[in-house]
Order: sequence, then C-alpha cells, then structure tokens
Amino acid sequence: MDGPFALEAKDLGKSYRSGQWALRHCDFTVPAGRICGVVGPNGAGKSTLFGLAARLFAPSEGELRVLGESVRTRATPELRARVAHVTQEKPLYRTFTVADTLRLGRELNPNWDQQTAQRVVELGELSPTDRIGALSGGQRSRVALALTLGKRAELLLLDEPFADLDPLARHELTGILLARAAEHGTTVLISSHLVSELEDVLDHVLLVQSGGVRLAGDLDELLDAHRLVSGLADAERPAGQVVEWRVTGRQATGLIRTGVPGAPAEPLPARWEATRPRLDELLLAHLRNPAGTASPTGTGGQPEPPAPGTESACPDRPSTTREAAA
Ligand SMILES: Nc1ncnc2c1ncn2[C@@H]1O[C@H](COP(=O)(O)OP(=O)(O)OP(=O)(O)O)[C@@H](O)[C@H]1O
Repeated sequence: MDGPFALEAKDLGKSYRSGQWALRHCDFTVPAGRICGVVGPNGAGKSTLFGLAARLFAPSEGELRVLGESVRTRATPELRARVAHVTQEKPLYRTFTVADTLRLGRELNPNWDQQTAQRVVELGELSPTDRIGALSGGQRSRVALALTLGKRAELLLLDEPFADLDPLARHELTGILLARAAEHGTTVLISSHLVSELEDVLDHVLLVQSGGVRLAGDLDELLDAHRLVSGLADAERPAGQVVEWRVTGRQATGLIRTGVPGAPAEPLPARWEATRPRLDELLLAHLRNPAGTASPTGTGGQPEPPAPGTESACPDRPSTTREAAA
C-alpha cells in the first residue's frame, strides 16, 4: 500500500545498554489514519517501538519515520505537538489536582481541546479538586487519556491505555477515542493484551514477537488471507502455508495462510471445512508457532504442509499433534 504513512520502519533495531536487542530487522508501515493494534507477548518490544516513535530514544540501527520525519531529526516543539504518547506508567504529578493537570495540558499544548479533556474526566466522575496522588490506578489512567486526547495530536501512541480500567470505562473511552480519530483523521497505535476486545476497534495490526514484526497489515486483508480448517487427518490437505496444525485422533484442525491478502483462496479439497479466523485466533496461532513461515509483510509462499504425526511441541497438550512449517 502506498503512503502517506504515519510510520515507516526500515531494518529498524534498538538495543539497550545491556547489549540486548529489544527490536531488530523490523520493516513495516502503518498508513496514516489507521487504528493500529500493536500486539505481542510480554517483552516482545512493543513499548520500545512506542518509545522510538515518541523519540524518547534513537534507533540503534535502521530507520523509523514518523509522520514523514525521521526520528533521528531533532524534536522541535512543532514535531512534539504532532505526537501524543501514553506510557504504561502514565506519569502524572501526584500533588497536582485534576484541574491543575488539565491546566498544564492547556498551557503546554497549542492545539489544546479543553472540551474533550474535560468530558473524559467528568465521565469518570472525577472532581477538578481531586488530587492525582489520591486517585485509583484506573482513575489516573483516565486523566492520562484526557491529557492525550486534549493534545489533539496527529498520532496517538497508547501503550496499554486501558490496562487498569473497568470494562465500562474501556468501552466508553474507546468510543470517544474512535470518534475523535474518525473526526480528525488521527492515527492511533494502541498496544493491548485484551485482543478479543480490539477486533471491532482496529483496522490494522502489527504483531511483534521476540523483537521482530511477525505480521503487519490491514486487519481485514490479514483475516481474509487465513482460514481455520478442519477435516480428517488422512485426507488431502488444503493448499496454503501452514501456520498451525493439530491432529487429535482422526481429526485435524489448523490455521492456513491461503495466499496473498485480498486474493481469492483456492477451493478446498472435499471433506474439509473452513472458516475465517477471528483476530484472537489468528494472533494466537501465530504466537504459538514462532518458527512459522508467515512473512512479516502479509504475503508468503505456499510450501507443502508438514507430514502429520509429529510429536506435540506444546507441553500442555500431550495428546495433540502440532506442527509449524519450518
Ligand atoms: N530500559 C531498558 N533497559 C534494558 N532492557 C530493556 C529496557 N526496556 C526494555 N528492555 C528489554 O527490551 C525487551 C523489550 O521490552 P519492551 O518493554 O519493549 O516489551 P513489551 O512488548 O512492551 O512488553 P510488555 O508487554 O511486558 O509491556 C525486553 O527484553 C526488555 O527486557
């Protein structure tokens, strides 16, 4: 897909002082105006990616362009105003009141949207005189989101923004976020472990695993390019790249990448059933099979599926056979 891109990474890598690479050889793009989920296990490199995009630190190798500008260029106040970042820690001044905090937001941000910021705190029934230090974790998250939305930035980097919010608050704040993003064409990168809650929210996905980008692309195209299949284990298998394969008794099930996203899938052999996976099914199958062949950009070859009968590599499923194409 052509630009404009909100993010463009080429061979991006970041190592910390310990020498450990948190991200390495990452190539991906996120088109402007997308709501992009950044998902992956603990320690995968998601927060590091947000930190690079927010210019908290520089890449150790490769390049990352944010809203068309290299993150290696000096961060001017204008560039800073275009990006809002909520870190997992959501740092706020504990001695400030809610009103002080919003006032600071207004003074620091030329495009400040007081109405939206105030609405976010009022919906949480926070009083302007409440001290930040006396708020619960979820209430502090709400104030941090109020500051972020009030900034009216072009790119929102939200690292686990809803982690300590109750389901009602998550639902309500997601609604405000989406409405604001749709109205202003804002690009949103949002990391979360609550994948099933995100399916209706996202239109783009980055799956980060072990410091690499495992999958990246338009959500519908990625889902269209995969099929959950089930059939008899000894029958001719459907064509496609095997992401995950399980045999239980005579029954086989698996996740298969059927081809180029958007291209019609090949017809199934007789006696196989196929369904489009949900987002959580797609991601979990890829995550459970880190040696899988899925290419990071959303296309891939179609090697022969592996032969059935391989011993399970999954310690919690001893009676199940599971294979990932190498
Ligand atoms: N300041 C740091 N110094 C050294 N290593 C770090 C630092 N921050 C992160 N790392 C390492 O970089 C890797 C990626 O960490 P990161 O915080 O980006 O993961 P994450 O995907 O955000 O994880 P989580 O889902 O747990 O928040 C981890 O191995 C982590 O130990």
